[in-house]
Amino acid sequence: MLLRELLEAVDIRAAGGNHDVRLKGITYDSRKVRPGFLFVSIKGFKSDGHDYVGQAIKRGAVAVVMERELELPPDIAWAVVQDTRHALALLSARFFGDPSKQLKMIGVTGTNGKTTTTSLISSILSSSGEKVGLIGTVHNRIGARIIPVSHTTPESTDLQELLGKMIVEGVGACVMEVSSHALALNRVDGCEFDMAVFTNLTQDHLDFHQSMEDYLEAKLKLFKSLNLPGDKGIIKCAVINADDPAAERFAQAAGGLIYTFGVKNTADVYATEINVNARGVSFNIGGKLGSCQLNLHLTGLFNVYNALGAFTAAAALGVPQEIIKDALENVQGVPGRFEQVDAGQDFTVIVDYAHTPDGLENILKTARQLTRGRLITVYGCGGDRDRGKRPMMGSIAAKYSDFQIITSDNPRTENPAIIIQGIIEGVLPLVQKENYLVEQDRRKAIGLAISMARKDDVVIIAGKGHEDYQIIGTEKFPFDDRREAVLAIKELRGDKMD
Ligand SMILES: CC(=O)N[C@H]1[C@@H](OP(=O)(O)OP(=O)(O)OC[C@H]2O[C@@H](n3ccc(=O)[nH]c3=O)[C@H](O)[C@@H]2O)O[C@H](CO)[C@@H](O)[C@@H]1O[C@H](C)C(=O)N[C@@H](C)C(=O)N[C@H](CCC(=O)O)C(=O)O
Ligand SMILES: Nc1ncnc2c1ncn2[C@@H]1O[C@H](COP(=O)(O)OP(=O)(O)OP(=O)(O)O)[C@@H](O)[C@H]1O
Ligand SMILES: N[C@H](CCC[C@H](N)C(=O)O)C(=O)O
Ligand SMILES: [Mg+2]
Repeated sequence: MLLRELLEAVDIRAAGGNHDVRLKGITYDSRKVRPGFLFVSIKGFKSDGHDYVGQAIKRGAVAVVMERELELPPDIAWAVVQDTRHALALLSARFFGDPSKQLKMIGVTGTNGKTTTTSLISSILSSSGEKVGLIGTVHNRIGARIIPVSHTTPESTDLQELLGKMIVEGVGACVMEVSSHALALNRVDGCEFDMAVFTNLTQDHLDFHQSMEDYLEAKLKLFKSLNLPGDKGIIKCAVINADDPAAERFAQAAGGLIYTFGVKNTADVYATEINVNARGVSFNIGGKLGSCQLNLHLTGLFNVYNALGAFTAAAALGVPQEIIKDALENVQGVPGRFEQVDAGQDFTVIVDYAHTPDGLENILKTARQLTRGRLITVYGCGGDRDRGKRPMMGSIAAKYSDFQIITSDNPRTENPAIIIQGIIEGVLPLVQKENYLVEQDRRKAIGLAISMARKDDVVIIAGKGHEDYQIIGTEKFPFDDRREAVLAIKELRGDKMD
């Protein structure tokens, strides 16, 4: 594609050089530049892409888009735009052929439940005969082909390239998690969404967003985008959790049709007769979009919400009810979400990704309902992330657990002892010292919990779910809670046999 054609996608403030140059690619990272590429320089939080323009040119960039005019060699074409993150998204969409305009695009946002809800919607749409693309925290998927990920929502260029591949591989619908970071940092600006799903809004990411209002505003962007005209012939639709206090804000922001779902407040789609058990949860769905009885293999009231969101989305897209029911009932689990670890032990071990106060409260409440013995919780909090979550998670763990082992999550560049101190501030007012212990080493912490557990106890290992690494400093070390739990159980059995 010629630079001239590509630049039609954005408003240009100043420009120079030969715009008839043919582009071979586009990137925001000088290290990924190859000969013939356009480099878009972004002023980031850690560094400034404008400082890497020289390196990009050395690696073969033929054109540069920037926010401030830099002096460049005469053979380099250039353009200045107001906001390079926004421009990057629009340029990337155009470069990869505006793939979101050819796909049924379903975006799911909210603090918790995005991975679970997208996974459920994807299963339903696959069962209805559609080839589905999935984008999210655990992995991206094109049909059955799994692609590893580094972010929940990819940077705009990577996202548009991936959507382009989906088109080539015959995907009809793409279900994606849309994180608040992605919305705030313009990663999805080049996407045309047909449906937006809101799961819930509770405290997280206040290291990044200035306030809860700012966090909410980021999420509203997805719903506001439904007001833009579309040319796919699909009626745009918003699916909103009516039980969340922010529901009305989402409804006000949204364009197109609106369907609400819920358990407590009046909603278009609702659940009754909810029965949570160790193997799952059964309930009836009723309301505007049909009714059915469901036996879900995922447990907890929170998964009733995830299933209601998925049911509403799929029914609004016109998927027949019997297909939705079968598909939801066939889902055996989502990796790292309330995942049971079974190595033949006589107590229950559950690995879960709860890393927010609300997530932790939901799983501990559920586990409490199902525990005949003691509830032992192993958890920590991520470093370089919202510090306000730490004491909140501490008090929640204290409220529901019989015993807590406070450990490291991904400490990143923070001192693990300081993170743990933050958690303990919430624990101390609620429990005696003999009811918790601190073990910074997560492997040892898991081992301790396993060695402590007796018949009928439940051990919850929270925070890292599907993650197969631990980030200490800036390095990633292989680490998987599920594997560690199995090893600890086996080691203990070996000890007993000796
Ligand atoms: C806060 C945040 O999201 N930051 C993202 C942002 O980084 P940044 O703008 O600070 O980038 P930077 O490192 O300052 O660099 C600025 C620019 O210079 C470029 N550069 C830099 C070095 C170099 O040698 N050459 C070069 O060209 C970089 O490519 C970049 O374009 O843009 C980068 C490029 O896309 C992202 O990798 C980075 O994600 C960081 C690593 C991150 O951890 N993000 C997390 C918090 C995140 O996005 N999480 C959400 C999920 C959250 C949830 O829902 O739980 C997600 O969607 O994954
Ligand atoms: N609907 C829900 N409401 C509250 N908590 C939930 C809900 N669904 C899941 N959880 C809890 O939150 C954790 C994360 O769930 P999930 O991965 O589906 O959410 P997510 O929004 O994708 O999270 P992330 O933003 O980190 O990717 C689960 O492991 C569970 O503890
Ligand atoms: N996407 C979330 C994941 C958190 C997972 C948890 N294990 C942690 O490291 O805090 C984040 O980056 O905040
Ligand atoms: Mg997720």
